[in-house]
Amino acid sequence: MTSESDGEPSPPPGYHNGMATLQAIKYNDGSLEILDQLLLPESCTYISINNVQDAWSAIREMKVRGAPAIAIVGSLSLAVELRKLAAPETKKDLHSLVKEKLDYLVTSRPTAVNMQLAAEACVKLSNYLVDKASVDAAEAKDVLVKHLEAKLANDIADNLAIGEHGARDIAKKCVNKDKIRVLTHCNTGSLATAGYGTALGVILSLHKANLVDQVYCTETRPYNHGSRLTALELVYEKIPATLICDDMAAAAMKEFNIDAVIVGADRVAANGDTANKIGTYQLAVLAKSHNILLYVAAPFSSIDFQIPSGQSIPIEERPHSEMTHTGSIRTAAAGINCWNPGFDVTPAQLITGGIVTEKGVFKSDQLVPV
Ligand SMILES: CSC[C@@H](O)[C@@H](O)C(=O)COP(=O)(O)O
Repeated sequence: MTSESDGEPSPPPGYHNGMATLQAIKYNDGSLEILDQLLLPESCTYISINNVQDAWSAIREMKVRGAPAIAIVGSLSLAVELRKLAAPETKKDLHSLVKEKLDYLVTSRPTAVNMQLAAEACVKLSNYLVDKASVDAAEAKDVLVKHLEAKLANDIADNLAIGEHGARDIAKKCVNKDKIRVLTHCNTGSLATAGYGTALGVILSLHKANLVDQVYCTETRPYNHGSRLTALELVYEKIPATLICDDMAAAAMKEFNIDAVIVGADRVAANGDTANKIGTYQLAVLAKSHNILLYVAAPFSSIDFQIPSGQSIPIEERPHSEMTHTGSIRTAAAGINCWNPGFDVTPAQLITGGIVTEKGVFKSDQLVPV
């Protein structure tokens, strides 16, 4: 197996500016910047997010994407606005404003549940503050800002725990192997989160334990999250990895003795059915028929206990131009109809390895709200 240049792959300029990992979100005292992921891997460009409207647009256009990153950027954009807000007259005014902004952010993309759950938690806190007589409006604002800002550090801590739990479980189940071969889909690394990643975090933890033989990373058509983003992260982290097109997955499973497929999640239903990037379901079917373990790695904040099964998960339909064009160049025949769902649902029974969260690895029938 050779790298593109047959030599040591070198990351594009700008990537090693003292960053521990590729950093999707930069936040400091009310100033928020995101790495524009539409420009990767060619250019490493940060853009400012000055308010909720900026965040909504950046999320909708997929300048920032990945279920956890969407919720963090949405939450932080509200923190940015609240910090700039003059002291609110009343807590009720503050509550109405916060609720209105969060309701709006939830409409940015429908499938990932993390923004919705983050909004519900913040509204609940705001309600509690309205009722608490000893807290005035200015103090309530500060409490909400701190709550929203905590998302960044909490997500990294959760991801480190997900990485540990997942790597341990996989190593245990592959105990007769010196090194492990895994396949992953879409992008679930530091670019999709506050840092470290979920499914890619598990792979990173395996790599740090010197347990990775090879990672097979799918291109993830139509938007190429695998070849543009995951491949970049794998090269950056110096993890031995090979890019495959989506239609090579079955052949790769047969050819390369893959031990586990590890993917992320945009929403896990109460019964364990999991919505993730389109193509995950077909990988799950293939993994089952090749007797390969399938793991879903996601924070608890991706589990939606309010819906019983995957049937109720809303699936986003993306613009057809994502399929018909590569950049500005049309690659599909003009006039053809398109179907471009961004996600599909993998039935719980196909998740044979388990659902890896910061609280441990669960079988689908073991998921309970905590
Ligand atoms: C840790 S990210 C998990 C999922 O959000 C990821 O696998 C995925 O499907 C991303 O979809 P995207 O359309 O890029 O937001």
